[in-house]
Amino acid sequence: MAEPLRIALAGLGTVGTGVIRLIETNCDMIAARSGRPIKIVAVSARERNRDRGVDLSSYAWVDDMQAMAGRSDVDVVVELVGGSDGPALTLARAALDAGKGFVTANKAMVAHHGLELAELAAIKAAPFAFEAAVAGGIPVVKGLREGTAANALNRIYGILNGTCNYVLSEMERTGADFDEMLVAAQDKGYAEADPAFDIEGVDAAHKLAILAAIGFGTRIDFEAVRTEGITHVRASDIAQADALGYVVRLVGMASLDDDGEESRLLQRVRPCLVPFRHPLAAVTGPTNAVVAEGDFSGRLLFQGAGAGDKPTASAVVADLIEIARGQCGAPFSVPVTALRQCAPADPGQREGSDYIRFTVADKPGVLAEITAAMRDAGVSIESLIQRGRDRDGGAVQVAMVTHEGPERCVTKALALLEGSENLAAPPLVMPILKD
Ligand SMILES: NC(=O)c1ccc[n+]([C@@H]2O[C@H](COP(=O)([O-])OP(=O)(O)OC[C@H]3O[C@@H](n4cnc5c(N)ncnc54)[C@H](O)[C@@H]3O)[C@@H](O)[C@H]2O)c1
Ligand SMILES: N[C@@H](CCO)C(=O)O
Ligand code: NA
Repeated sequence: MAEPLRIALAGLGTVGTGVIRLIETNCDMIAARSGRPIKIVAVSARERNRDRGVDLSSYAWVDDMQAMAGRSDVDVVVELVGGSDGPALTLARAALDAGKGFVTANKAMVAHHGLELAELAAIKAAPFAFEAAVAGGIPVVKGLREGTAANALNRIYGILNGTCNYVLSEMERTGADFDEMLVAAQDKGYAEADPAFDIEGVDAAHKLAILAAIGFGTRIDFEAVRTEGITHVRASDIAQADALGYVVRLVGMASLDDDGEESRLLQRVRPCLVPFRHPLAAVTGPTNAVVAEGDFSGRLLFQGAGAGDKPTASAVVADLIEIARGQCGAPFSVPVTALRQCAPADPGQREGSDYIRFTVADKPGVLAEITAAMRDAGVSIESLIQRGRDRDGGAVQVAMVTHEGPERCVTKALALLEGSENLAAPPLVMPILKD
């Protein structure tokens, strides 16, 4: 059998220990499929003597993980530390600069610096792969890059954060509050080191920016992702959505709008109402799902575990197998220098229906004020429900669903209501996902 692919592993937390367990458990099968063994030679993390439930005695311990990039006995550096900048980025640059392969699960770093790293990898002819960075164990990077390579895609969207999906679907199942369910998601190891990245939608935005680049052949533009998290979603919104035939999911969506002259890219992450009949409505717990619509393939659904040690390790080792086979090509669907720069699209042009929840003072004239703002902004109301007094000190909750129309009209209506003394809290708008 050929010489082993020798790897150095930086970071021995949830994913790092998962990778060790997977390589040890399936070593013979991996060697047979790769045509050569995959051998861990060196490991590094913050604390050497911590009990991680894996035996590290056959690997060299490296105190300063940056030293991995310079080791002559290492072919590929695997970074499972995290953080968009800092030591992870220093290691990525050093490893690629030294001509070594580089594999990472770090979507924050790829979203911010993926283009720079891909350019460096191309110059050095070094493999660079990040399947685990998007939707954990789901092979969606490979699926879009290779499986849909012959298609023009018009939309890519999905559930990209396991923590948020767990929190929302558990709120739906139990009727419990947001805070309680977030603690449960953290306990299960789904959340990022800083859970604000999950619940504010930033983690999903990182993944969406990467997916859009792969699917559309555009340059990664994380800064242009319009991002809204789930912290304002109440148990009462979920109950209201249920009564109307929807579930609430945090959806990341990217689409290419073409006005005939130029293409513009719309990238958004926000809580949406998903019709019961839509496949994303059945996605519960930490599961992720990505829908890609190709002009020849039609609608494709990729679904599976988006977080957790085993599924994420599965994606990391799949990248290593690709490298061991000598098949790791460019990380995007086109060479990095051929990715197109696309200006952001105007979200106001979106045509659709929205769920809008107001928290208002319980007194005469309030509904008249809201509906007048809708009329003046050109928003047509399909249904409106007022429920009894809410938790907000005597305020009531008014939820409405609008008829399809341009989003800029809803934005204008809310601007007309801004500062109204009748509003006890900022309104929450959630778009209704179209089939
Ligand atoms: N946990 C998941 O389900 C999951 C899924 C997909 C992607 N990821 C990504 O994988 C990466 C790792 O995530 P995790 O959940 O395993 O994290 P973790 O916090 O469990 O582990 C991080 C590891 O890195 C080490 N580390 C951190 N800072 C370091 C430093 N400055 N120097 C040396 N070592 C350092 C820690 O000691 C620890 O061993 C992150 O980029 C994360 O976004 C995680
Ligand atoms: N914190 C992430 C881990 C996987 O990227 C999630 O909840 O989906
Ligand atoms: Na993946």
